[in-house]
Amino acid sequence: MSSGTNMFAVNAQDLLVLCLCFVLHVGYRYRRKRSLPSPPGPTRWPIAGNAFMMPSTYIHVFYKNLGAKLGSKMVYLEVFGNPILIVNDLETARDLLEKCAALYSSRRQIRMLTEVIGFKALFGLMPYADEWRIHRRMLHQHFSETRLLTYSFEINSFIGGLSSSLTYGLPTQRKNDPLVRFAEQGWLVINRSGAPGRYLVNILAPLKYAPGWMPGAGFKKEAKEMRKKLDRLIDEPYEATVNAMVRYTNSAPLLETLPKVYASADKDNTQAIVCGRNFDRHRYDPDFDLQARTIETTAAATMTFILAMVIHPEVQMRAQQEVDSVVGNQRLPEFSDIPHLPYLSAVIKEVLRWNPATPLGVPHMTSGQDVYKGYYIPNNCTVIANAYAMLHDEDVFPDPTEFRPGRFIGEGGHLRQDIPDPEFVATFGFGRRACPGSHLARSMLYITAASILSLFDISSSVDTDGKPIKANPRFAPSSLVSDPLPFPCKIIPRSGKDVKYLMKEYVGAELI
Ligand code: HEM
Repeated sequence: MSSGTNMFAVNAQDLLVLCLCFVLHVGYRYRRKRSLPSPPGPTRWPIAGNAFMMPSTYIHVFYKNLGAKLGSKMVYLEVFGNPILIVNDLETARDLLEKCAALYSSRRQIRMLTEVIGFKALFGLMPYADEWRIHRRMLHQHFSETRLLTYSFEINSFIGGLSSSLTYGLPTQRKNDPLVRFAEQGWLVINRSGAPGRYLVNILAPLKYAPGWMPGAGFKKEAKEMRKKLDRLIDEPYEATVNAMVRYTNSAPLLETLPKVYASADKDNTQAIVCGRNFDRHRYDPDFDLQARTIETTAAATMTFILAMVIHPEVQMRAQQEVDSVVGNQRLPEFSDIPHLPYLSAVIKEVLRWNPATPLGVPHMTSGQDVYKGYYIPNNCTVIANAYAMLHDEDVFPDPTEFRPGRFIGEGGHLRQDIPDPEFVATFGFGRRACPGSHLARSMLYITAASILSLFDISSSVDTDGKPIKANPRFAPSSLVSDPLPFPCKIIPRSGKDVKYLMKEYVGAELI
């Protein structure tokens, strides 16, 4: 009896200490929070915070203007209790996302996608933990600068497909390829499930428990449809790839290296070690993630290049002259030509700056609280590096909405070293989550642009009276990727070039 009382006394003491700790902890957090201000931000409503002021289109422009209005490069917002920090300048982005990477490298989960649809397989959205680290190491090996040369065949076939499609408006074989279709459609589902303001469940967690029949829970039915679509889209190319691996045992695509990696990451997945193929495809599909990214982002940058050439024939002519002087008429551009093409380099930098393919990057999330320049930054805070604002900073890039490659050229025609270079800054993100495909993307962009300039003339379409139709630069209003909206243009093989021969000989594409 007495020992029972003692035990109770001990437990009560423990409980008291625990309560005290909790109160102190909460008190400390609140004290710290109260004593340190949040970064500047607009006035917040109770509960909803800043939810009602968020636009659904051109949100990167809104964030940039909001920062200018508040006179701050950092903007702090809250949406239904979720903290969001917008970073509009390079210095802050580097201080937080690079120098304090251990704290700023996680990702917020899209609840509609991961918890309602049940799709947790996207590498780019994985939390900052061991599983992400293992994949990241593997991606680095696969897409390192030194391995780029081994991709020249794939890049050539990409140029072949693009060029014949551009010239003849024909759907190329790749366009009907189930793998490409899969990546495009899957990306649409993800874009939709994460679109700001589209699904309330992304903001209000308890909604995920709402029964499907409840008014307002229509998103559950949608989620079922989306899941079915994703399952089908994953199964088809997965099976095709596994079959191909079985047939061509010499090939070593990225998929093949995964089972072993999983085995070391996940003890339950031991089946993967044994048969080497039968791994759980719904955990992570690298092919999907990478294809979707490659297609969407690189295509946006390539189309921005073509748009710029339509609007600025003088830039096109100068770049063509440079490419011709280095490459000549008898072959197509190669990787080794790139260092000898400084004007083309300025054009590519301006393409990436003028319309950053992912204007808001992919948001990071803090995995602990922090204090920066006297401001309190909470745990689980979404941190958005606004690449658009950084690359449209009037102090660094005057008249930022103008397409002017000359801004990157200094005295003696050399590339300037004194301004941020969009090939290496902001465009591909920051810190440990920065884009692992940036070397590949830049190389593809260079070779594609040089090849198009070498083979084709790009100009405005003409109306029935033969007058040029002006192409207006307009970009997708509400998507993660800033695609140029359709614009009229004419692309014809250049006179004085044996385009058929060059395409066949160097790209392996048969032009009819
Ligand atoms: C012009 C083309 C591209 C642009 C502008 C671009 C941009 C970006 C950006 C801004 C991020 C987020 C970085 C951050 O969180 O700080 C990212 C992540 C990522 N990109 Fe790219 N990207 C491009 C092409 C590619 C290509 C070709 C691949 C595949 C080979 C790729 C694979 C990825 C992956 C896997 C991630 C997620 C990384 C992680 O979360 O750890 N990207 N990209």
